[in-house]
Amino acid sequence: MQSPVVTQPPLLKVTELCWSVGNTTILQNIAFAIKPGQFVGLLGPNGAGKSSLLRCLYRYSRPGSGEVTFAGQNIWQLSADEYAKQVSVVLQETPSQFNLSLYDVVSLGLTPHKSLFSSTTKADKQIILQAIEQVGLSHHCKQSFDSLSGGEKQRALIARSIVQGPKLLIMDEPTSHLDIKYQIQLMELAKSLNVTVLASFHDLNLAASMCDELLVIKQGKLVATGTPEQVITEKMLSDVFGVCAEVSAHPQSEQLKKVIPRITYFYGYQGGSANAKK
Ligand SMILES: Nc1ncnc2c1ncn2[C@@H]1O[C@H](COP(=O)(O)OP(=O)(O)OP(=O)(O)O)[C@@H](O)[C@H]1O
Repeated sequence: MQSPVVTQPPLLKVTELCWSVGNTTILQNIAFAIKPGQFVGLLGPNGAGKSSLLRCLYRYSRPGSGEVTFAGQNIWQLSADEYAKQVSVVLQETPSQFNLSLYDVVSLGLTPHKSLFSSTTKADKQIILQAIEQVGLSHHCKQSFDSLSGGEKQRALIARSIVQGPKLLIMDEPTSHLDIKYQIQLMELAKSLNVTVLASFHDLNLAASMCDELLVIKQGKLVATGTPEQVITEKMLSDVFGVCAEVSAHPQSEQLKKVIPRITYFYGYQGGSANAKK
């Protein structure tokens, strides 16, 4: 007997989301769903609306219309603490942490789980130190957060997310200030956490190699969704990003048993026509 196909309910579902500032529409009818365990990349040119969309998902901005549900519940019906226990956010710009040490910043991940006057237990300390070790920053524990390098700061924020123990990790261009080694390391670290991840990227090759699914937005509209192989095409790169490029298979595709698109950009072509190089 054939077993029935069980479709996994989405962890995050966005339905017909619109968001405007005054009379200007920034996001238009955005709809997608993310299943538990997926690593999803959000792509789009400058000003396309990536940060605006992510802000609607981590409850910083309230959509003008449409709905965002997390595990079936409208996110605006959950308390801020309830949502923070389940969804963690890492942003590209880190506001000053007013001389808090790295340890203190990572310990803030416990805040949604604690009542106002409860103190940090031995078990909590263990969790914090373990997370700091996991991101390779044990020897910086007492250093002030503000004095860490950009890459160390981003890793510290991932440690804070580990402590928070979210089901969903939202990252808005977390690698934008990092050198290539740290970019790869940070994304591999996020992947190793086994939580659902939604991250915006500017490096399309990095997104293609890390993500299970990609979402592409252009001028506030979702214009492509699917696996990297489905989404990263010469036509999409030309239509959405205005660049001329060739897409081939990454040499590790065979070894990793999945097609990882690899983009080679061509220079000196205005308008990004996919045929310009031919
Ligand atoms: N609070 C706001 N007030 C006015 N305009 C805004 C506001 N927030 C976003 N915008 C506009 O919305 C558009 C999308 O911005 P957003 O920051 O979401 O884009 P993005 O895709 O993240 O861009 P980038 O890749 O450059 O970071 C931009 O034109 C921006 O100027």
